[in-house]
Amino acid sequence: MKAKLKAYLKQHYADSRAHDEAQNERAQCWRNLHPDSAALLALLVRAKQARKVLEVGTSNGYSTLWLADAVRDTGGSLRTLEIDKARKKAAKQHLRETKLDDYVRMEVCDAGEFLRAYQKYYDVVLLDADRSRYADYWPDLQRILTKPGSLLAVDNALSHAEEMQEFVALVEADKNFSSTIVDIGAGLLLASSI
Ligand SMILES: C[S@@+](CC[C@H](N)C(=O)[O-])C[C@H]1O[C@@H](n2cnc3c(N)ncnc32)[C@H](O)[C@@H]1O
Repeated sequence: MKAKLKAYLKQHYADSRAHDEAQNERAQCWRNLHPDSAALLALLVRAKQARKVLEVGTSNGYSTLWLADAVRDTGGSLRTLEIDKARKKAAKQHLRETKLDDYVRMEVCDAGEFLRAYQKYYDVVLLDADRSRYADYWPDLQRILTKPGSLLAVDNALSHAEEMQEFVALVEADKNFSSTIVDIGAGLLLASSI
């Protein structure tokens, strides 16, 4: 990663943290992925040479920037889903400022509806949105990640272990996936199709 982008990401994360700490309502927070988790994901995208990457939960685009930089290197592209139009706008601004917007297709939509309708595949999917819906997403994720070696990453596996319990159990019970929870940031569930 170029030093200029590294510095931009550092400032982006610091600004978001300051913003979040000043909010009374959780829904107003940006809730960015931890930098260590974002760095690991970007590394995995590069290691896999993943070309088709999907992010569920754009917020103000912190993880989006990391993933966009990685797909620029692999010759791929990133699609990112966000239910809140204003958040997409904030993320778009960051993508423009870092000249990463050419690598990203942004959509304002409900992730559940998108996943249900999507009939192709992704190499890597990051889930970082509404945890209460993840178990419902699983049948669609199984189909979308059907190619062997496809990777699913889900944030908050440790910070919100109870909320994630049902979803983690579904993934762990699936013989077509190999999974582990990595103690990094808020805890990343990683699952790879076999
Ligand atoms: C934890 S934040 C994502 C943080 C982002 N990945 C980052 O690192 O900057 C979760 C985001 O998911 C969005 N979201 C929640 N439910 C959603 C849904 N059903 N479909 C799409 N986006 C959703 C929220 O509006 C919020 O911006």
